[in-house]
Amino acid sequence: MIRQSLKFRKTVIIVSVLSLLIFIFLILKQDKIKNYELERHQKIDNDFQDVGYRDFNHMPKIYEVNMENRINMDSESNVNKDKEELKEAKNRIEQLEKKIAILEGRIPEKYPDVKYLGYKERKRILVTGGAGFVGSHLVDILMIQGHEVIVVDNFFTGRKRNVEHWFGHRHFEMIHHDIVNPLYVEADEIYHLASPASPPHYMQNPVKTIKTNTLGTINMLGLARRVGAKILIASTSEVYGDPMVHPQPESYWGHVNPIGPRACYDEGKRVAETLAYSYAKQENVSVRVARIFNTYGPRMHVSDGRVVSNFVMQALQNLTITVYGNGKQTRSFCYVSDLVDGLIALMASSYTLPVNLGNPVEHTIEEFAVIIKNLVPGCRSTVATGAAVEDDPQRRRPDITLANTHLKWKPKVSLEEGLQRTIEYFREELSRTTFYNNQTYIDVKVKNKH
Ligand SMILES: O=c1ccn([C@@H]2O[C@H](COP(=O)(O)OP(=O)(O)O[C@H]3OC[C@@H](O)[C@H](O)[C@H]3O)[C@@H](O)[C@H]2O)c(=O)[nH]1
Repeated sequence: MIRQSLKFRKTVIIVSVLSLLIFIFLILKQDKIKNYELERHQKIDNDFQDVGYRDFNHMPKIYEVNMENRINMDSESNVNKDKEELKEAKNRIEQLEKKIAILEGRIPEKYPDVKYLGYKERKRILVTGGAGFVGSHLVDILMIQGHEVIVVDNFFTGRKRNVEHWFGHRHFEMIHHDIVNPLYVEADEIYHLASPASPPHYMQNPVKTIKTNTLGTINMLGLARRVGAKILIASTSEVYGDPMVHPQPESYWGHVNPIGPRACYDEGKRVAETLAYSYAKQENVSVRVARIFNTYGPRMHVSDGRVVSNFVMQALQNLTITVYGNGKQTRSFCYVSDLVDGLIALMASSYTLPVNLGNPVEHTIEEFAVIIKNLVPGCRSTVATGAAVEDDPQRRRPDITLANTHLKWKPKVSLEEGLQRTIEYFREELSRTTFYNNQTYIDVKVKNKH
């Protein structure tokens, strides 16, 4: 009996101890689950922050769920839910990315259309002075033809604005460089146009003008020799000086004052031609020489200083049209698109001697002032004559027989049509900005001792 009572007591004690152990075990387990849940949610929060979800409007719902409720949820189903919501967030991001791509595709093409040329036809073409008046029009045509174009300019007279519509195009490259220093690029063709061309500009710094046309030309001819490129030198009708032969054929040697105010340009260009044919003879460089006559058109600077921009700006503002000298001197004006066609035709031709490019329709400067005045509706300007310009050529008209024969080239744009386009351009320029500090062309002329 006593034995049985002892056995019963022992059993009760063992059961009680076991129950106590189970109770303690259950409490500990509950704590562990709580800690695990807290850690897991902390980790999810961090992950969201890592992928930049802080400001994301459609924050996955798990972020908003009350912590306490979560703790009571079954941990395995929570993990699955988290995975699903992450997946949903990824899907949303993908959808947003697709929408952005569609919106980007809707932005209109910002470049003019360019032709597609195959690898063999496409050339890499360097244009020195490519941000200038003539250079930028040439760049437009070469780009539209599908070539790769490298513009080099020191922005002395050139402007980024003239070529900014090509910025970022994969065929276009722009180098801010002064060609008086050597340049190392690869090119198949070089159009060497860099030089100030307006008399007040080239006279402003005559030493620089000579350096550009001599050292700059040597550098470009050297580059052409190194890379085996064909090079076109932009020469000028000024190589004929104040001509004794009229109209001027390429065979005429000219009549230039070597120490006069225009000599830096006239003689600079004459040396450039001499250099071209010396490199052709001695180094076998393939050269073309264009003798460019008076050219006009949009993108001339309002303060360019040449006769077209001066007269048009004066007529548009009802200012006196200033004729230098008695106005009996003559010029022949070529619209810029015709000139560019001529330059491209010359580069493509096999003719290697100098070629005149200009419009043979000749007018006195006095007549020209009246033509412009009459093309600006309601113009109240008067035409005044003034002091003559030193060494101003008295007659100029190109003989374009060679261009016609070898390039099949002649100008297409009439003076009236070209001037109307130019007047429209200057009208827009005037409306864009007040002419800086109300400075007039006469001020520019006086400042530059033209
Ligand atoms: O306001 C003006 C400006 C110019 N002129 C006259 O108009 C004529 C043309 O003068 P521009 O300055 O336009 O040009 P120029 O013919 O003297 O020189 C030009 O020649 C050919 C190109 O190669 C060059 O771009 C440039 O040197 C000159 O007789 C000049 O004296 C005016 O009567 N009034």
